[in-house]
This record gives sequence, structure tokens and C-alpha cells, in this order.
Amino acid sequence: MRLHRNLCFATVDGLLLIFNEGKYADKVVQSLLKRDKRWGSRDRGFVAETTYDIVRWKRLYAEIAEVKEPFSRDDVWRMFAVWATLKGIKLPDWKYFEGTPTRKIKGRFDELSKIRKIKQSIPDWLDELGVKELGEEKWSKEIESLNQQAEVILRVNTLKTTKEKLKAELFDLDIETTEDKNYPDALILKERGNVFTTDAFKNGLFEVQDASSQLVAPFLNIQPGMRVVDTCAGAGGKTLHLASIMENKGQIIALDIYDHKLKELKRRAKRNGAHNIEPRHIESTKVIKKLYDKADAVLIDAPCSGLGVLRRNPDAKWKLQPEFLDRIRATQEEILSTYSRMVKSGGQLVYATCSILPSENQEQVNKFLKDNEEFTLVKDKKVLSYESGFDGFYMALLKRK
Ligand SMILES: C[S@@+](CC[C@H](N)C(=O)[O-])C[C@H]1O[C@@H](n2cnc3c(N)ncnc32)[C@H](O)[C@@H]1O
Repeated sequence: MRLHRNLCFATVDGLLLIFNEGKYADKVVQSLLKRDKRWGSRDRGFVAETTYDIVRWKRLYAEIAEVKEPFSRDDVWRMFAVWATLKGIKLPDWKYFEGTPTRKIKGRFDELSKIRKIKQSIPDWLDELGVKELGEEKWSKEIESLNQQAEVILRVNTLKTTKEKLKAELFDLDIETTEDKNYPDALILKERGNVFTTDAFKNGLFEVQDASSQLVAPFLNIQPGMRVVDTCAGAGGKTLHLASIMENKGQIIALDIYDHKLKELKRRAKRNGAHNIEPRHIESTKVIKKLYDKADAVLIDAPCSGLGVLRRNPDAKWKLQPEFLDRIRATQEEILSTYSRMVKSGGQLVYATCSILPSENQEQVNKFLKDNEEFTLVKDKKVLSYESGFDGFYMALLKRK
């Protein structure tokens, strides 16, 4: 691979914004990609993937390069040189790379790789927490898996097409996909690519959604015609899946505390041809109380640490704080206890997170079941990334007597 000056400059500019100014990696990458209209898909891919890679390996690369935060521009170039060296990319004779100690970089990599928190490039507290919650062996495997780059996975919108038809339509555009029998609506891209510019996407034939996330809506066991409440709907990834399963029959009430997310959901629902979704902004507790005992099924896709989706969101490793985790666990407990009251007698509830921590998952459910005897656990599923090959997730199906 040959390094191109303007692409490397863009990457370094982006990294400075992410590392020193706390900007979100996805937003920074989005704006970097608009920088030069002449960039082709390979150039854009380089900028996006290199930025994410260096964010993912920030601690490891900083230790190898012997630089400390806040990083100067030269420091970031040194981290860039570490990235290129470890990838086996030949460094051009630019002044930023003068005197790069290629051999020393490889030696330091081997030496530092013996320490998990540095090898896996995570803060000390996160390594301690992972061990406490999952044990040494599972945590080592899980964090290694969470540091892999995520595949691009589509969920076929069965309201508009079938998997076979969509697969053929994408194939005609040179987008090859594979299937996995455990995820009936998923198509996995063989090569990363921007699928958002295709007509198939614009016409609502699919959404981009990780395979593990695609397990949640079917877990709720719903039928067309039911009344379902999606209590933490956000921009509607799972709401849209619920709508497809329900074949547009029945009612889905989509709640969230952020109206702007529900507005995005509305736009996506229109594109998907999903007509049975009613977004309701939670402005006060009245919105919730009105729904007590009214739902056949309730989905609580709870706010969480997001530790199961680090593949997609590597900068969360640096943004998360232990105090946030304490607050989010309290919110989860509160949400589970309040929103479960929307389930009518004989109805069902799914509590789900994209976390791999038992303290956000089964421990929350166990605590809830202890205090709410009218609910029983039907089943739960702990999806670890190293076992599934996809994001880490948790889901529990409860039934109200
Ligand atoms: C894991 S995200 C949901 C993702 C979404 N279900 C999807 O599949 O795309 C959690 C959502 O909970 C919302 N949220 C946070 N606190 C809430 C609360 N007290 N009540 C309802 N929603 C809340 C957040 O705004 C966020 O959209």
C-alpha cells in the first residue's frame, strides 16, 4: 500500500479532534469524508478505517511511540508511523516520518503485548472491571474480539422485499453478500462498502443492523395485530424490525426521551414502508402512566454502557467513565421497574442491552424478578462477541402472570 499525503493529513487532523477535543469519531469521520470530492471509495475507506484503527489502538500506539496526552500534531504523526509500521506499510520520506525507529517499534510492540490492558488498548479501570465481571479467561477473549473491526451487516426489510431478491439486486451492483442461518434476515457484506448510496437503501429495502441486534425483536415473540410498546426506541433500529415481523398489522408505540431521535425514526419508518408505528415523546410521566396494563408486549432496549458494541464504537473506550456506569445501572433499574407496568396480564417483556457486563444484564433482571413476583423469566441469552463473532448483547424474555 502507498500512503497518499492528503489522506494521511486528513486522518491526522481527524485524530487531533477526537483525541484532544473530545469529538465523536463517527461525526469527525463523516465530516472528513466530505473534504475532497475527488476522493474515490478507496480513499474514503482509507481515511475512515485508519482513523478508527488509531482510535481503537490509541493506548498501545501511544505507549509504543512514547507520547502522552494531550497529543501534539507531531505526537499523532508518531502514532501514525507506529500504525503504518505494524501494518507493514512502507513509510514515505516525509519529514513527519524522519528517524522513525522501525525496529524499536516492533520490539516495543512484542514487549508491551504481554500486558493485556496495553495490548488490548483499554483504560486500567475497564480492564479491572472486565475481570471482576467476567473473570480473567472470558474477559481476555471478549476484549480481544471487541477490538476487531465490525462487519457491515444488513437487515432485509421483509415489508418490501425478500432476502433472495435483495441479494440479487446488490450482486448486480457488485456488492457481494453472505448469509448465516442463525440470522434469518441478515446479509453480511463480503467487503466493506458504502451501501447508503444505493437505490435499494433509498427505497427502504434494508437497514444496516448488526447480527446480534437482529436477535432482539424476534426474542419478543410477537404476532401481527398485537399492541407493542418499544420504550427506548431511539432512532428505531429495533422498532423497524418489530414492524416487519408484525407485517404492518397491529400497533407499535415508540417512546423515547429525545424527540429528535423519534423524528429520525419517523423518517426511517417512511422509507421502510412501516405504517403501524406511533412515536410518542416522553415529555412527562403521564405518557408512561397512560400505557400501564395496556401492552401485549413491551421492549426495553435499555440505555447501557455500550461495551458490547466497541467494534463499531471504539472511541467509547476513552469516553466511558466508571461514574457513568453507576448512573446508567440506576437508570436501568428504574426503567425496568416503571416500564414493566405497561405489560398487561399474560403479556411479555424483553429487557435488552448492548452490554456484556452481568451487572447491567442478568443481575438487573434477577433484582427485578425478586421485587416483582408477578413476572417470571421465560429465557435469556447472553451474547458474547468472541462466541458469536458479532456484537455483544443481552436479552431476557419475561412473562407477566
Ligand atoms: C440502546 S438505545 C436504543 C436503541 C434503539 N432501540 C435502536 O434499536 O436503534 C437506548 C435509548 O434509550 C433512550 N433513553 C434513555 N433514557 C430513557 C428513559 N428514561 N426512557 C426512555 N428512553 C430512554 C435513549 O435516548 C436511547 O435512544
